[in-house]
Amino acid sequence: MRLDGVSYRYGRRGAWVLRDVSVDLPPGGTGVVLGRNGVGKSTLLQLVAGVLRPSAGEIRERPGPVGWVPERFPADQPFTVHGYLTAMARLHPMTDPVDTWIDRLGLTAYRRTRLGDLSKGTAQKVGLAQALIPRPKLLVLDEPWEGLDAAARELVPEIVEEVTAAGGIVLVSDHRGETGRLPGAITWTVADGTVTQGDVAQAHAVIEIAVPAAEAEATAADLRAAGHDVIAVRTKAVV
Ligand SMILES: Nc1ncnc2c1ncn2[C@@H]1O[C@H](COP(=O)(O)OP(=O)(O)OP(=O)(O)O)[C@@H](O)[C@H]1O
Repeated sequence: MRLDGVSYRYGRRGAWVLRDVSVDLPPGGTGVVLGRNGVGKSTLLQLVAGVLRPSAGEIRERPGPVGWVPERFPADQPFTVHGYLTAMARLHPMTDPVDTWIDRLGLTAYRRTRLGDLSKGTAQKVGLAQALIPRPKLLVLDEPWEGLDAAARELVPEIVEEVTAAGGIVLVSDHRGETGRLPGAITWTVADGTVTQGDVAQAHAVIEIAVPAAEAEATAADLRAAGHDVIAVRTKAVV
């Protein structure tokens, strides 16, 4: 899949959010979109997913079906979890059984719950399920770790691996530095309207350290300032 000179602005007179972006991802590739808040990561993901159309330029060889998980799943819809996912599945010719993903994402207890009554994290899981049921060949995840519980967070790298192993492409945005969990990912760094493509990220090692609880935040800040990815800060000792 290739973005060829893609530019985007909201509205005809809006400021350009992205200008002349040319990047690509091979079949089976994973891309991680990095950048500060508000630089245009979500806009880039929506262009790739086909939710937005470029103001200029083109996206070529976009595989399908596309699974799109927005930053916030819009839960204000009059369906139960099972009813919504079943309706979504009907829109696609080839799908996994709805219950496969309901079970895998830990949604079984919420099958009959209305979307509007779900917590944010549980609604995010429904967002993931609707994107995965059509067996996407392009999976676009906007901040997928946000709001998910520990068990579901562990599932994200597994799902990415499954989609790419089947030759699909995955694009993920990440402002929390969880990238280390996606070995082999290509980086797209967004800044000042441009996107810089990085090489395949080096293999990462994970070092677990224990510090006095009162120093946890300061230590994490120091590590980030030194350019490291802080994956998690746990205040309950599990050592
Ligand atoms: N629907 C919209 N209409 C007008 N401007 C928008 C719209 N959505 C986003 N923008 C603007 O486009 C720019 C990029 O926003 P975008 O949401 O893509 O950034 P982001 O990097 O994903 O930010 P965050 O990390 O906070 O989600 C921002 O200046 C934002 O205000």
